[in-house]
Amino acid sequence: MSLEASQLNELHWLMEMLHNIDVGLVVLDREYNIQIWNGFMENHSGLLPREVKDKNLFSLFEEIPQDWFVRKAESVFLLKNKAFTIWEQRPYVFKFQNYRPITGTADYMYQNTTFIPLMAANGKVSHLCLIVYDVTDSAVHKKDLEAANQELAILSQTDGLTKLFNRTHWERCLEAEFKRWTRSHNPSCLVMIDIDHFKNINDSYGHMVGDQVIRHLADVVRQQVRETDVSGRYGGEEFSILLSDTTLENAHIFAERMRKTVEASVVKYNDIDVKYTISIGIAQVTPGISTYEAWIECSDAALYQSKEGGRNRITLFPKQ
Ligand SMILES: Nc1nc2c(ncn2[C@@H]2O[C@H](COP(=O)(O)OP(=O)(O)OP(=O)(O)O)[C@@H](O)[C@H]2O)c(=O)[nH]1
Repeated sequence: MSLEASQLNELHWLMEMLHNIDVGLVVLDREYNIQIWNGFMENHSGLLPREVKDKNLFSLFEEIPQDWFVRKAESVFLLKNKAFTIWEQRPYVFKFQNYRPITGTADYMYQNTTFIPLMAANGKVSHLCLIVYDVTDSAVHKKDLEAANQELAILSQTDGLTKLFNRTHWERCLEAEFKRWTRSHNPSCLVMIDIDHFKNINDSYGHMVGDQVIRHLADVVRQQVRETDVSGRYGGEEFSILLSDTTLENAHIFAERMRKTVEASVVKYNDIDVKYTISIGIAQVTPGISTYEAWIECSDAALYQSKEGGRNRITLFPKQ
């Protein structure tokens, strides 16, 4: 075999390999007309190389935002530098269906694309090569991981029984609110709620019924609070609500509505009907309170007075 023939062979093999490689290869001329279109592009677009040859990229693929693409490509032509676009910035350049069985959750193929300047013999960049990588697997896994992390973050802040904030997260919110208050001094109130004689409910009807009562109170709290209020399950049958930008007088109105709602409710569990009441302590933060823990102590003390005073009542701090 002559040298020329073997070189031709190598060239032929190279072309064959490029045609069959598992990444997309596209060559565009200065007018964005397609010159080369390999097997990957053919398989995913359903268009043969001869069908796209000399056709304008933007008329064939209307989903490609022309302004964006041209801006990127022109800098490659002019500066003779490579450019990239990754799926996090733009999920894909070519809107190809995703056929992968493992990552079947994605409708379209996620792509990373590299723009490479192709220099002619005269040193001018007259053509541009696009290399399109299918990154659907890693994109879907990354998105799944992010969603799982987000779910975990929510779970770590939430009480399982009531779906209100758990104590740790609620206290973190309270600490932030206390810091905010030290700057703004807007009125802010802390409401502590405890179910009366809850032990009796557990002892008389069992823990399942007790849990149902706790869930009921959580629902009442959810119905009554505003979006900006922060409610949590502070302990077993103790709930805490932070009412920011709320005066003691308004917090009292809010708590009284809640107390009455509970008093009028019947919790049903199978054929058991349970009535219950709640005691409430409310503390408005004042300059005498130097830490958020001290604020909790004030509302706890007010709650204790409601218990001592006969239950099913509200005590305010400072006294009115
Ligand atoms: N069912 C159920 N019971 C709980 C849960 N957490 C705490 N408890 C119970 O709540 C009861 C609280 O009782 P106490 O602190 O003695 O208070 P109480 O009976 O509510 O009486 P007062 O608060 O003084 O009105 C205890 O029996 C705990 O076992 C829970 O998640 N589910």
